[in-house]
Formats: sequence, structure tokens, C-alpha cells
Amino acid sequence: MNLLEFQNVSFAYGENAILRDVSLSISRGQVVAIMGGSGSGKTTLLKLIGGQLQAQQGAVWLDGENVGALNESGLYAMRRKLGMLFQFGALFTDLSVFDNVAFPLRERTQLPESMIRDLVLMKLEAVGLRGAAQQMPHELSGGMARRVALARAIALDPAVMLYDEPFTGLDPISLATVGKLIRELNDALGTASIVVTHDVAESLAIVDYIYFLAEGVIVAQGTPDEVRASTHPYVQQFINARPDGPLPFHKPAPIYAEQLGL
Ligand SMILES: Nc1ncnc2c1ncn2[C@@H]1O[C@H](COP(=O)(O)OP(=O)(O)OP(=O)(O)O)[C@@H](O)[C@H]1O
Repeated sequence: MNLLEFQNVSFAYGENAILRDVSLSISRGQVVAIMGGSGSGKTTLLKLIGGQLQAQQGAVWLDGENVGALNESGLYAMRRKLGMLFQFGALFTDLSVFDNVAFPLRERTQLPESMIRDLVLMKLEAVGLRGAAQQMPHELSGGMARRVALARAIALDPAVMLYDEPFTGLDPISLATVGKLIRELNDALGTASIVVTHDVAESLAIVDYIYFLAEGVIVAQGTPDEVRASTHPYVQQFINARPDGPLPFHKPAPIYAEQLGL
């Protein structure tokens, strides 16, 4: 069964169409990357999954529920099934590493403190940072902070993990560590993961499938091997990191000379 499915989803801000007839699916155990240029609609796609936005057409299904049809209490319950790690997914600076990871457990469950302790230590062990439990966020490196945020995101054993640019700002070793953790945690927890990223090399190493989004449409998709072998111009532009190509460097604008009054 698909844990997450977009069925012909269209979304617009007013007149401005952002996603057009997007269909994709992710089953349990899969890690899928969504790649696309700036403004292609990646964050909008994540907000549709979280129910912060609603599709005007089509449906988003998460673990058998139509997200767009949920009322407020339904959304609150549904979000418990989602783990999110955002680029600057800030830790609470005045809480220790331990208390950061304990936060969602204390907030969303009635578990006794002894059980919360065991769960927090288990999640920290999973990201290799049990030894940092008593440290404060400012004492951590950027890579360690990202791993603590990851431990916090999986605290409630989500069915689906969403990662928004999880590699941004990390040194190469931390980047590889976070990539490896995304894959390992997905497999160990039996979740489905969506990774929104620009980082082609790192993603191809860890994901099962890639969707390329351009101007709100899925223009190409495939497994890492298919993507590497693809001659599709969008895919080529991404893989070779070319600044210009089917994804233009210039946002459409009036004719320059006319705008300058020449
Ligand atoms: N609240 C909003 N109101 C109107 N337009 C918006 C709003 N939020 C985003 N947009 C527009 O929607 C388009 C898609 O934005 P989105 O944030 O989904 O892109 P993205 O692919 O995540 O880009 P990036 O990689 O730069 O974060 C952009 O053109 C943006 O200007």
C-alpha cells in the first residue's frame, strides 16, 4: 500500500498556478527525492502533505486518509504520523539535547517519565548521539544539531518523514552522515521518506526514486540508475549543475531595453 499518494493534484495561489496535475506515490520503506529549481513548487508540495495548504484539484492521501478532507482535529491527529526535518529545523536553544528530543513525547503522549527517558535514549542512540544527551544546542556542531533534530523528528515513530533540504550548510562528512542516517532510519523504522533537495550526488546515493519538478509539473522521474543514464535536458541540467538550460537562469521579465527606456 502507498503511504503517501498525490492524485492529479493542482494548487494555485490566486491566479498563480504552482502545481499542475501532479501525481506521485511512495510506499512503505521507500526513500524518494523531489528535485527542482527554486520556485518549482517543492515547499508547496510539502505543505500540501502537512495540510497547511489544500489542493484545489485532486487529492493527497497519507496513510489512507485524504489530507484535504480532514477537519482541524483530524489534521492534528494526522500530523502525529508525520516527522519533519527542515533545513533550519531549529532546536529549542534553552533546552538540553535530551529535553529537545523528549519535547514531542511530553507534548503528545501521556507516557511516564521513565519510559520517555528510555525512548529519548533510544532515539539519540539511533543518531549516534546518546553521549550528547546533557549538552546544550550551542555546544553542538551544525552536523550534530541536525542529527539531534532528526532524533526529535522520529521521536513519535512517524509513518512518513519529510526532509526539506536536509543537507544544506553541512560539511561533506556531516552531509554523508545525515544521508546515511536518513536511509538507515527509514529502513529500521519502516517509514516512507520524502527528501526535497538540490543535492544530486548525495540523493542518488541514498534514494530509491527521484521526481524532477519544473514549473509545477513532474517533467522526469526514475531510479538513480535511470536518472544517471537519462538524456532528458532537465535531468542533465541538474546532474551537471548547469546554471542555464531548460530551467532558465533568468526569470521571465519585460524586454530589458524597453524597461530601461532605450
Ligand atoms: N504565500 C504565497 N503566496 C503567493 N505565492 C507564493 C506563496 N508562497 C510561495 N509562492 C510562490 O509559489 C511558487 C513556488 O514556491 P515554493 O516555495 O513551493 O517553491 P520551492 O520549489 O520550494 O522553491 P525554493 O527551492 O526556492 O524554496 C514561487 O513562485 C513562490 O513565489
